[in-house]
Formats: sequence, structure tokens, C-alpha cells
Amino acid sequence: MIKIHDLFFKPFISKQEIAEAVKKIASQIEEDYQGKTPVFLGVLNGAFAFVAALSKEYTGDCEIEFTKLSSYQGTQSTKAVQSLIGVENLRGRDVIVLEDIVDTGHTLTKIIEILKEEEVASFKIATLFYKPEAYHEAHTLDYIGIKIPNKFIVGFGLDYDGLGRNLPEVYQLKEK
Ligand SMILES: O=P(O)(O)OC[C@H]1O[C@H](OP(=O)(O)OP(=O)(O)O)[C@H](O)[C@@H]1O
Ligand SMILES: Nc1nc2[nH]cnc2c(=O)[nH]1
Repeated sequence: MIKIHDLFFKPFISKQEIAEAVKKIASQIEEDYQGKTPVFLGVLNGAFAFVAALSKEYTGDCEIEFTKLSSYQGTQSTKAVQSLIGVENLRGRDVIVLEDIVDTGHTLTKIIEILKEEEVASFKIATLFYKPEAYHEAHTLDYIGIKIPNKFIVGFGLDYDGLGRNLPEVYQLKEK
């Protein structure tokens, strides 16, 4: 068990399980994008670890870009998702959005809205972690690493109030 700020977290997803999920997504994308050069669009800050891991497993040509939005404060999602960094130069490109986690889907919905405005050629969504019980948006997720229950997690890019992103495995909030 670990303590971050005021909360306790228990080990939940191991390094090996994460590595396997990343490899699975990389090979699915490779199969679907043969002969193409997709742009991996990482959603900062959380997706940095997933983008780094996935891009090292991906053997085809690809470009890597980042966008930054923010919806979480503490352990609660807020509805107000704001675009902070633009997504320039994506017009006509095959974009794959890389998310560390899809929870309520508010962040994703905003990103999709932006991608449509940018007139990309195509886009797909890849997420390392997915909370099906929390997701109520319409868009289908194309590549899913690991489905998890609707409980707050930290590690492998995901933070609790700024801390925990550097943990190499994932921890789940321990209920009192
Ligand atoms: O599906 P949702 O409920 O919108 O939650 C998913 C988003 O929440 C986290 O980002 P956050 O807004 O916490 O910013 P961060 O990546 O900088 O930590 C995560 O990285 C996703 O982008
Ligand atoms: N750290 C963290 N960020 C999130 N953003 C959406 N869901 C989560 C979660 O479970 N943990």
C-alpha cells in the first residue's frame, strides 16, 4: 500500500500487465495502418507514459504530437473541459488519439470536436485504461488496453493532485 497526499492506494495493475496491454494496442494499430503514417496525438499530461511506451513498440512510420486539456481536480471529474494547446497541422492526416484513461468521456468528446474542426482525414481513439461504467458518451473507442472498475487510479502517467505520475505500475484508491 502507498500513501499520496492524504489518501491510501493499493497495487492494482502490474508493470507486466501494462506492457502487455501496450503491445496489444501497438500491434492492432500496426495492422490497421499498414502503408500509412498516422499521427499519434497524446493527451497531456497523463498520456506521456503511454505515448512513450506505445511509440517504442510501434515499428511502422508514425509522427507524435501532443495536445493538452484538463478536466480533473482532485479525484473528481468536472464537466468543464478546456482546450489549452491547439492541435495545428493535423488537416488531412490520419490521427490516433492516445489517452491514458477514458472515464466520463468528457475530455474525449472535446478532443473529437476539435479534430472535426481541424478537418483531419480520419481519427481513431486508443486508450490504455477505460472505465465502462463511467462512460456515457456516444463515440466508440477503437483500441482499449484494460477495462477497469469505476474507481480512482494513479500511476503510469495518472496523478492524484500532481503526484504519482512517475509510478511504473497502477494503484487503486483504497476505500475506507
Ligand atoms: O474521461 P474523462 O472523465 O474526461 O477523464 C479522462 C481524462 O482525465 C485525465 O486527465 P486530466 O484532466 O486529469 O488531466 P491530466 O492528464 O493533466 O492529469 C486523463 O488523462 C484523461 O485525459
Ligand atoms: N488520476 C486519475 N485521473 C483520472 N482521470 C479520469 N479518471 C481518472 C482516474 O481514475 N485517475
